[in-house]
Amino acid sequence: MSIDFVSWTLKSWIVVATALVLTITISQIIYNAFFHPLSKVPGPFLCRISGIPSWYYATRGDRHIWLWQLFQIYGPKIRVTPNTILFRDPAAYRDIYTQKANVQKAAFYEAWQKDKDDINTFNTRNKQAHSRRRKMLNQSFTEQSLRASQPFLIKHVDRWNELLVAETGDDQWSKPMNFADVSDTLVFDIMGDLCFGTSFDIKEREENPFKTMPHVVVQYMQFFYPLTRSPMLNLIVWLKPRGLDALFKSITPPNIKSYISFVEDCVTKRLELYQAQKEKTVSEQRQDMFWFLCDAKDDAGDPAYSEGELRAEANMLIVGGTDTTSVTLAAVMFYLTRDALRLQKLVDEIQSTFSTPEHIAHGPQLTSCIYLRACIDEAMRLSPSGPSELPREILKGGAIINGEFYPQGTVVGSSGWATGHNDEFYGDSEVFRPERWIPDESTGVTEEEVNVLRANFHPFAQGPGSCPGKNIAILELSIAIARTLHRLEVRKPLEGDNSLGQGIPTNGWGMRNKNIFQLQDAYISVRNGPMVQFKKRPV
Ligand code: HEM
Repeated sequence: MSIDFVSWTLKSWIVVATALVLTITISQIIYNAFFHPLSKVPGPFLCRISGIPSWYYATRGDRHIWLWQLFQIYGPKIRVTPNTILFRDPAAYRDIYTQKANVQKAAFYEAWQKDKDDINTFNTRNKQAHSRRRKMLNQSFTEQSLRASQPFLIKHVDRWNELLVAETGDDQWSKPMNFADVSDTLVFDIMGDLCFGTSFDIKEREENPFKTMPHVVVQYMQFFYPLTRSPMLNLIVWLKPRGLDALFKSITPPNIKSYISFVEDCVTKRLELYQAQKEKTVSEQRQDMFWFLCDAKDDAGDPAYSEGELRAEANMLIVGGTDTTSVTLAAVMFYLTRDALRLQKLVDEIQSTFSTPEHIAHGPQLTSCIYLRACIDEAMRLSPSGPSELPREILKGGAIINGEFYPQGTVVGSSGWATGHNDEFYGDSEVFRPERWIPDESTGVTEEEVNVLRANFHPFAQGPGSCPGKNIAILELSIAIARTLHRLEVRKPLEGDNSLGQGIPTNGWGMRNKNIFQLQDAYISVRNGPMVQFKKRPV
């Protein structure tokens, strides 16, 4: 009898609990769809009631294409989760990302924190705290640090050029290579040298455990990215210091663990070297980016960073500075190897500006290579290094975006891929046309037109969270492209499968164009290809 009573009670509880969950869920759905302050913003019904579609596309890696499709269907403003509104409009971009915008980085950024000690400029959300950190970080990104970085850049680019044709006779083409891998080797070696004082030497022929490092970083990003776009993000962020971080640590794959401990060792050694060289004159010390971090001061004139913070900032720099630069380099090569006339135009500019590759360096001559810069910009427009939105959360008091009010807590942003592939804005958005960035009577492009384009083009973002590494990235890309093309011819292989990286006609809507370098979204842009070959130019 008592057993019956207990089981009856249990059944009743299950029924009551199920009814309660259903009622809450249905009420939430009805509220999100019809009564939520954002309910009037257009978007698919499923996105208006739940964050699951956004998370689903993040797990697939084509979230940026999905967002582009939504803009095509719903217009310049879309609701992609109950609480997230994205815009494809220059004025909205200014309202969201500039200094005076009443926003801070969204919870997305906190989710990237490895553990409670892993606090750096990138993952700091609080507006004032981020601004303090950014002020200290900016001391590592001055004209002086740019000039100090140049010898490291040149050393690696020159060695990389040698290796591209190391096994090739003077008038022979190298064997076909996947340029996504090849460009990774260059940028990782450069950033290792700049941030940790050690070149990883992954571009060298000899076997080396760090050769897999670029892939490990991509795996790490692909593993965590769906979590950062998850409908449970707030819960995940809350659970992180309450056991979730420890759980993630325990299930971290061994190759990622060995990468983390390698980086720890490098920073320890680099710190020892910094201390050991302190008595020397500044010019005798190793002036890499780590040196500038160590040398940075806070407002009181004391060292800006503790040892733990130095580790976190150095780690951030290697992720921030590698994939971004590498995808741009690969995109430039993709578009140029499919466009012989524009490739030749660029080679002519470089060779007429510099008599030898060794003269290519930071300065007015390099800045005068406007076609080179236009090729880089056009590649970043078509294949951006961050294809989805950089989410910002509206603070107390709300914000006006494009003349409309949005309440506190709304997450807003603008997607790089959808903006760059906006035909209404560019007219021929799917065409690689560097000329669009250069005012010139012969092409009919006016200064006003270029100004309008520039106001809608933010590959390095804008405002408080914009990229501090912009100048070094542009210098690195310019030196790498210019020295390589001065020395070497490049082409798409004539035989075999040379389609790697391009769109495929049988793919989904937005991924079919074979003239567009396709990417996968993992917050960073994951890429494969293009296949290329190099040949030494006759001296
Ligand atoms: C073509 C190359 C690059 C591109 C397109 C690029 C783009 C960007 C973008 C769009 C952001 C904003 C990210 C966000 O808010 O979520 C960013 C932030 C950042 N970038 Fe870059 N970046 C490049 C290279 C570099 C390099 C070479 C470094 C360092 C040496 C670097 C360091 C950083 C850092 C530290 C941040 C975080 C800034 C903050 O939160 O205040 N980037 N970058």
